[in-house]
Amino acid sequence: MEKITVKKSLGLKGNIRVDGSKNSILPILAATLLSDEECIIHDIPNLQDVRVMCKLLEALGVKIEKIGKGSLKIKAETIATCEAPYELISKMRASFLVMGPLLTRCKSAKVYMPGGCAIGSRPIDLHLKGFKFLGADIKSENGYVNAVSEKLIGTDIYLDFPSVGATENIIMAAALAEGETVLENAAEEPEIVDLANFINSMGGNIIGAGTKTIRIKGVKKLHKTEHTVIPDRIEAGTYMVAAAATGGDVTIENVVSSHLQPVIAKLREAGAKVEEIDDKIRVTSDGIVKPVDIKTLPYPGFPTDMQAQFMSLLSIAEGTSIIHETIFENRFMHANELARMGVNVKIEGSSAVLKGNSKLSGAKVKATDLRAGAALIIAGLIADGETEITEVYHIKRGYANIIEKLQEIGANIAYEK
Ligand SMILES: CC(=O)N[C@H]1[C@@H](OP(=O)(O)OP(=O)(O)OC[C@H]2O[C@@H](n3ccc(=O)[nH]c3=O)[C@H](O)[C@@H]2O)O[C@H](CO)[C@@H](O)[C@@H]1O
Ligand SMILES: C=C(OP(=O)(O)O)C(=O)O
Repeated sequence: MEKITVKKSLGLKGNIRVDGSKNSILPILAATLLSDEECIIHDIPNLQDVRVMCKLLEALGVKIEKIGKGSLKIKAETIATCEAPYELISKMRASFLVMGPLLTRCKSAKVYMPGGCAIGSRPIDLHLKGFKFLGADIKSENGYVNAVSEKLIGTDIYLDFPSVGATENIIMAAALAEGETVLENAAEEPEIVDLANFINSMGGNIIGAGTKTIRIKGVKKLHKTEHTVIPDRIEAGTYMVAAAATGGDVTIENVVSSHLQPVIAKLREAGAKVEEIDDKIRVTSDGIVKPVDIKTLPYPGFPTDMQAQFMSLLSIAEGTSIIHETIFENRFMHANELARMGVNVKIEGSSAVLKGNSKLSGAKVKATDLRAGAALIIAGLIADGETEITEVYHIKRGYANIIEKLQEIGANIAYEK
């Protein structure tokens, strides 16, 4: 059985380079459907999710060619089918992001409903509300969402919650619509800005990405482009937490520190020294962790995708920390696994209470989702003995070469098939 084994590895030391952002490349890959011309994209992380999205694009008739390490040439000259198959959509939620581009380019789209996952039910009502406002006729039957529209027409859309995926899907649908769409209460994540920059580099007209109000003026056609994906702030944050938890001295390269302000602030509160040096962040720590309270929020608040990793760190804090999860209703699955390793954690509704001062010991645990897997690796680095993590396919979704990167800075970690 595939597994990752981790042994106690205090004092991680060295440099780690972060790859391009998973949550940027996935919508950007979907956005290549908007043009019949060639898109060259660089710094694409070597991840399972990226492979699934590429397979999905190919199933729709898109030509993809590898043109070097981390670079792809993608051309959606013709779209063979506007139906996104169950087998691929069901593998990854983000594949629903092809709906907006397909609808606007092909006038119709049939995409399998992505359904929930380990962290919550994750409905798509806000995506569909946006498409409806733009003029699409939406029907849900046999597990599929069927959307048809002869012409999408720009309009004002208010999102009840600043959903990242809905913001992205609506931006893409509106990019080729007639007239202007004003999206209010939009998500402000850096990945939204990257997507808007990508579309604008193809001749799109999107302003305000990164703020709550995004204005998308539809254009008739989008042309070829070349784009480099922004660095993955969650991958960076994960290694920063690993450095702090192990009392290490690690410099993370290829980061945009402004994307990481809540993570930097919370690490400093927890007692780590964090230096921002151009496109690098150096984290040093003496291994003494102060208790910290955390509340996950939409960007620029503390990211839910960093919550699990902080749970491992705060388990050894000198006192009680409270983590309040406000984005997903079921994102504490890692708490049970961490408890097997000796973490003193109690879940009370949407909060996790960590007593701190836990004495961690290695155990057999399961990665219940991507960031839960990262949290277990961090816990394994500070636990006595050996930790054995299974269901590692979750980790492969979002961390390229995590074993090699951690080994480079002194971690005793291995992958076994
Ligand atoms: C591929 C990608 O970029 N994934 C990220 C994206 O996921 P994703 O785009 O799925 O996250 P959303 O921002 O859409 O979801 C946030 C909350 O809104 C709810 N919601 C969302 C859409 C909708 O139509 N209706 C609705 O109720 C969700 O159930 C969830 O509770 O943002 C999340 C929140 O930062 C991150 O954790 C994920 O890593
Ligand atoms: C929840 C995540 O991803 P996804 O939205 O792709 O499930 C994540 O990256 O932590």
